[in-house]
Amino acid sequence: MRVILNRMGRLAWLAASGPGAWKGLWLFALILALEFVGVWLSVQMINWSRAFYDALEQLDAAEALRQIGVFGLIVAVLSASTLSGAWLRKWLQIGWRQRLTDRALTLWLDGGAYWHLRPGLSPQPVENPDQRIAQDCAQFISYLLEFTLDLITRVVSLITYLAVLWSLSNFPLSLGFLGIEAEIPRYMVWASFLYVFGSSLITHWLGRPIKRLAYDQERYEADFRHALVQVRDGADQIAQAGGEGAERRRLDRRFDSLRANWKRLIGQEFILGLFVTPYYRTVLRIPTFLALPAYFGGAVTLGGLMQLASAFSNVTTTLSWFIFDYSKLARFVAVSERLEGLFSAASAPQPAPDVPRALEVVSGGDGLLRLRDLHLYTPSGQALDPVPDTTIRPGQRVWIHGASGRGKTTLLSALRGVWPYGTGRVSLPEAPILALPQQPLAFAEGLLPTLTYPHDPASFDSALLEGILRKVGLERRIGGPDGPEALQGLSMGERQRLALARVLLLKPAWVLLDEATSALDPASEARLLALLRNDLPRSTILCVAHRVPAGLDHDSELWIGPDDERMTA
Ligand SMILES: Nc1ncnc2c1ncn2[C@@H]1O[C@H](COP(=O)(O)OP(=O)(O)OP(=O)(O)O)[C@@H](O)[C@H]1O
Repeated sequence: MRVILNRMGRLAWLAASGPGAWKGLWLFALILALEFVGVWLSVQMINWSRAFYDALEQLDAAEALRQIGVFGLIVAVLSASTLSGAWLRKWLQIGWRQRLTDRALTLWLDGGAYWHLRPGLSPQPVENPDQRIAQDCAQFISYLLEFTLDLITRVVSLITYLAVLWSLSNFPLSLGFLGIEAEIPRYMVWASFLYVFGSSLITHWLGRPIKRLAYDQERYEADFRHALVQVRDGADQIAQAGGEGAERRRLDRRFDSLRANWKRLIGQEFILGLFVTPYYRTVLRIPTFLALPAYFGGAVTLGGLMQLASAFSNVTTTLSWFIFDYSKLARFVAVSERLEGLFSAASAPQPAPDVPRALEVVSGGDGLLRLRDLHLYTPSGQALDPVPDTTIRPGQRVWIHGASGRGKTTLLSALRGVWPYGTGRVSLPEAPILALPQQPLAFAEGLLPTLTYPHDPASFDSALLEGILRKVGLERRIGGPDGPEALQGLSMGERQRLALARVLLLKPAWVLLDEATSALDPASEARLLALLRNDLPRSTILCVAHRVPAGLDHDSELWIGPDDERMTA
């Protein structure tokens, strides 16, 4: 229990603290005040019950009419405070959600967690981070507001209603009829506590499995959605391979898991409902039955009985909050657990145990790139081929080659400072580096945003951008409306042209190309690499390629792999 509360507290702090936090807290206080107005009006309603029913009992039509007017007034003020409270709550909800999402995104992107916490790379990958950031942040804030406001209001209401019930139930229950000579003073108050305490225990016992099932349900939903996104992204490969049947089986399997868990969840909620639903129905009637001895004994009038019933049912429904909202509480706990999982994994990504992590990557110094005693490992601890000690000077053009799977891409990741597994030392120059990975960027917002990524296209002269697109042979794509659809249908070679255009535009001092021309015909490859060499004469280019990169005119080579393999390559 303490763990759960600590976790919720930490997340709530993330959402509510920070610059301008006082605005949110003021809003929270205002909403709370409106809730208290609601409680006060409910007490007025209890008093109104007595006045109205007494007027009816005494056949006092004028007073009854006046009480109808009072009723209208109470309802009007109650509606106004409820409505404005709900409206302000939604304002606060989006404000706190924005802060929490902002913190999650900062950790996820700036901290590099999106890279480190991928399945296969980390022993504790975060599944479905997209769902956690988009959906769980929203749900957490919604539940947080609902439950904290409810809890505070209910504690205050409970004290208020208890005071009313205490003052009204000033008659004892005589147990004489059971053969015991004893009286229980103010038995209505004790009865309400006993009644709710017993019921809460039963609720918790019946509803305990819901939390785990709710957690799993979120996961299965996200897995299903993710598989659908993969179908959209891999449309070409699926269509070429005639993979519709396989995709359908995969989607069906995921949906089956989702449905099986859903069945377990609703089964458990049904079992809980077997108790909670009749409880909900009886909780409002029981007080009338319990107060009947006092009514028949002449201790209270009919108006008093109704007032008492009203106070008792207010006390019990307030106390029963836990019972009525058990299912939702279980979901709140599950959402907090998922979100905390994301935050703790992203703030301290756990590396694979037993895999060397003594890679020293330093930048600065004399502008040279030096690799010393470099041994890289896969995340499962397999040693890759050692990287020969090398020094690369600014302006050099290096061809990096070796058989497939030897570790060329991993070496480039280590040079970017993101590969954690290995030993040895990498000294990097303090200069802008641009790396083009094997898969060209394809998810930016359009043609120009991809060309200028990660910069804003508006910060470049449009004639310059057009000129570069022409240079790399993408003139046919110029002129149409830009947007994600402008990237549709680009062939792999065209995507690689677009990526090389980015290098021409940004002119970094160091360029890392990972098979960045593999989809181009030899003539285009030679032309584009020559363009790169001419337009960026002082840039250092490290080019991973299986065949001699035509047009690069490299001045040195780096072979990754055993020497005997090189002889036969
Ligand atoms: N995230 C990972 N999880 C497990 N193994 C990995 C991971 N990343 C790389 N490896 C393994 O490390 C080895 C080197 O991979 P890398 O991509 O660096 O090879 P490469 O030389 O670039 O190959 P290619 O020429 O085919 O692109 C491979 O055996 C690969 O399977």
